[in-house]
Amino acid sequence: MKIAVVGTGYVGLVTGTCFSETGNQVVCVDVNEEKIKGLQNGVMPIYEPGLDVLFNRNVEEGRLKFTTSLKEGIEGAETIFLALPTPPGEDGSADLKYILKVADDLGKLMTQYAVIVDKSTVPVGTAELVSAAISRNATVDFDVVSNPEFLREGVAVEDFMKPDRVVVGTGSERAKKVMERLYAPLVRQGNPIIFMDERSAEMTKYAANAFLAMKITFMNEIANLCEKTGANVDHIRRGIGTDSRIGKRFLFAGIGYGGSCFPKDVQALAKTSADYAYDFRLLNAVMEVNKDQKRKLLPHLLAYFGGDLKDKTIAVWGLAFKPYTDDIREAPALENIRELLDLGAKVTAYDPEGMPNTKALLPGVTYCHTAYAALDDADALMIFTEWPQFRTPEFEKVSALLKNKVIFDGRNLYEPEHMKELGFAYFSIGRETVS
Ligand SMILES: NC(=O)c1ccc[n+]([C@@H]2O[C@H](COP(=O)([O-])OP(=O)(O)OC[C@H]3O[C@@H](n4cnc5c(N)ncnc54)[C@H](O)[C@@H]3O)[C@@H](O)[C@H]2O)c1
Ligand SMILES: O=c1ccn([C@@H]2O[C@H](COP(=O)(O)OP(=O)(O)O[C@H]3O[C@H](CO)[C@@H](O)[C@H](O)[C@H]3O)[C@@H](O)[C@H]2O)c(=O)[nH]1
Repeated sequence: MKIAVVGTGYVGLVTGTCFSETGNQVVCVDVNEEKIKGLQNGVMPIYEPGLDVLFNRNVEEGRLKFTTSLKEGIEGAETIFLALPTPPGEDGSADLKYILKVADDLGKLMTQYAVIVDKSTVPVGTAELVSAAISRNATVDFDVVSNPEFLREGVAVEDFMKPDRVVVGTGSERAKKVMERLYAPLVRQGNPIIFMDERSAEMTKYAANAFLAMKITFMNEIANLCEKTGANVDHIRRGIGTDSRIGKRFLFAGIGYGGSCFPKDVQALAKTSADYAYDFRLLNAVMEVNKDQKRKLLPHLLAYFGGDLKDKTIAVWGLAFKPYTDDIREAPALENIRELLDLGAKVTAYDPEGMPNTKALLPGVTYCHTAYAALDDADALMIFTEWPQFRTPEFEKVSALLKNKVIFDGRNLYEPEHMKELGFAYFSIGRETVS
């Protein structure tokens, strides 16, 4: 099948690459000329494990191409995917200007029937708006389908190639057949394609993200209560996660959820609720708790240094919002580093993939080539991302490099008991404090 993917970011590049891997002829379109030039020369704009292998193979075999021209990109395409940004507007609602601009352009440019597939996360009713925008100028038939994407960054290729489910919102039999054909290679193990109406598909995406954000937030609240009561959140997680009704995943307490999706999508769903005069109290609580959770370690750090961080150097391990990505959008590390700098501290930082993006935003930080280099002469270590390499460091080296044997761990990487044995002061989330 000939496919166009409009928007070549995290979702668009993964979508385009994976569909070329299943034999389709794909053209990815983006307005960012530098990005497209790079991709045409084999330069990946993002770090996403495994994507480069698929990318190289499909580019080499001529199934995956890149252009800045929408007209060229959609030529002969049976499906046109929209993988465009939907950032929060000033009032928290998803800003549809990128989607509607492309929809308007498509109406003018389309020369044959195509299924326009919305992969971006968009509020209920967007498929109708996209349809109306295309219709204004279209001279050919088309269908607009909602097909939300559920991939996680860091494991995006695996999530895309083996999705738990594919959700497709459409009332058109013709579009349904096209989508079935396209997704058939990805649902061979019985994972379903779930068809529904467009509005329900759009809402399904927000419901999934809001539910997961709520699940994490619930555990963060339990963790906060554990700290007060002397219980250990790790035990609670195992104790409840083994109940199949609850499930083991997304129960890890920590320094709050971040990333390009949960924060903006919870906010956008709350805005949709408000627009429909529905007070979704649970969502408001999730946002409130997460805001506080991101700053959870700072009071402990301040108290440790007697309320004064001037002339202190704080080493930071982890900048990306999660491991195996270079994405720093809404990463808890950034907010904490800004606060540390405001309080007069110096910051030395290390992240395996997140440093180039962070440098552009926070030039005042000293970026180091290794995790240990960040510790050299620092007064304390703070951890914000659970990169596996941070899990079993050489603690002798850590204590030799740090001025004080103290770790503030936002990802619960170490056992408090072990840290006690090693003589570290250790602050984590929802477990015993070792001081
Ligand atoms: N990142 C994720 O993990 C993820 C997962 C599921 C869903 N989503 C949703 O998918 C959508 C895209 O997210 P993303 O993270 O890939 O965004 P992104 O910012 O990484 O990429 C968007 C791309 O669209 C391009 N673009 C903007 N206007 C354009 C235009 N007129 N024509 C062509 N290209 C244009 C931008 O230059 C950019 O490269 C969002 O709605 C997001 O909520 C994201
Ligand atoms: O038990 C957990 C699991 C995750 N997180 C945090 O939650 C955030 C999001 O993590 P994750 O969901 O793994 O990454 P994303 O790439 O943001 O993926 C989410 O957002 C995407 C964009 O909408 C969806 O497609 C995915 O299904 C959804 O998981 C990160 O800050 C994690 O550190 C926790 O604190 N505890």
